[in-house]
Amino acid sequence: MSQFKLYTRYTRQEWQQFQYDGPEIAPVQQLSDLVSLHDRLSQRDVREVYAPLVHYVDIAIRSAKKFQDTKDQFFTVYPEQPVQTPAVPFVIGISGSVAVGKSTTARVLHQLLKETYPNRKVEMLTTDGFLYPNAVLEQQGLLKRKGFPESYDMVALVNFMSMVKTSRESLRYPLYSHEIYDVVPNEYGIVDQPDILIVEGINVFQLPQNQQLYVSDFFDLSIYVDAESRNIRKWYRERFDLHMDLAQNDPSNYYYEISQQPREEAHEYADEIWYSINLPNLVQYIEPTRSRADIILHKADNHAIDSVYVRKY
Ligand SMILES: Nc1ncnc2c1ncn2[C@@H]1O[C@H](COP(=O)(O)OP(=O)(O)O)[C@@H](O)[C@H]1O
Ligand SMILES: CC(C)(COP(=O)(O)O)[C@@H](O)C(=O)NCCC(=O)O
Repeated sequence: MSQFKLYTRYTRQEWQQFQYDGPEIAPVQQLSDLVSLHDRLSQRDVREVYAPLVHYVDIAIRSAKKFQDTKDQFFTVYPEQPVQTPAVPFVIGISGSVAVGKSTTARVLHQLLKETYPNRKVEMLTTDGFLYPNAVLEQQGLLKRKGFPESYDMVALVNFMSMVKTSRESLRYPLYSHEIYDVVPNEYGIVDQPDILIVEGINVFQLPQNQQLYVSDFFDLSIYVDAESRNIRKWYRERFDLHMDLAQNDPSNYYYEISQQPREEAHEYADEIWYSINLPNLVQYIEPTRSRADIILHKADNHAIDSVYVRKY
């Protein structure tokens, strides 16, 4: 594919040997706790793929800091009044299809960065909370377009990202719950001046029309999680199963009703949503943003990352 000409592709074997002569990566012993949180994530993935990725993030952070210091020196006219731009969060954007594993990737990276650099404050959020609430989507005939660009309040998201970079205060952002399949009323997450912020969402590399700023303008590093759509469909269905297991005895859960049906029917329903909503969204709006990423993590059918693309230019 021609867009891949912009990237150097590393096989997993090549990628795993990259080590940076800097702070130590968290010892494997500690990582095993992390892996048990995400039972099917292989310890090998953490060691072979995420450890070099954490080092790469560290290089990017140090380079950004050096560039800022050099710019400050450049703009200093009176040495007794040195320009000192305040430190701002280093923002990592993660995108990819619904159910490709963005939030799992974000959680693992979050945990590893926290453990490896205990002096850095690392936070993460998902942009799902910036979806319009179901009531609004319904009113506008957009319920079947959930996840498409028009279903997000992109202005609010861009304003929020701008505040992340410019404000010196803690900021709140809206939360989404898969259990109620809606934005959670009156509940918020907090971003409290982190050193590193991971922002994960299907829409974060998109360029909405009629806006002067894009979400990705605020990213210092961007990662796209990629996989063949037939695999993602399978993972979507598996996650659907998990949602149904959780909902089985909970009538307040969005998936309760479908969880009472035979699994075959539920799978048909999941497939219908996949083919009518999430796959078209992937093909039309998400995948075309892939080449904006600095790094593409490609996953094979068992979730293992088999190659890593790093943007050259
Ligand atoms: N590395 C992984 N190993 C095993 N399962 C994974 C991995 N990454 C994601 N999954 C599973 O795949 C499904 C989709 O992942 P999730 O992180 O929820 O995707 P997204 O945030 O992109 O929608 C979930 O059921 C999750 O448990
Ligand atoms: C809320 C979402 C757009 C978020 O994407 P995700 O975090 O799952 O990648 C998605 O989970 C979703 O609900 N899509 C609409 C179609 C569906 O019910 O799957």
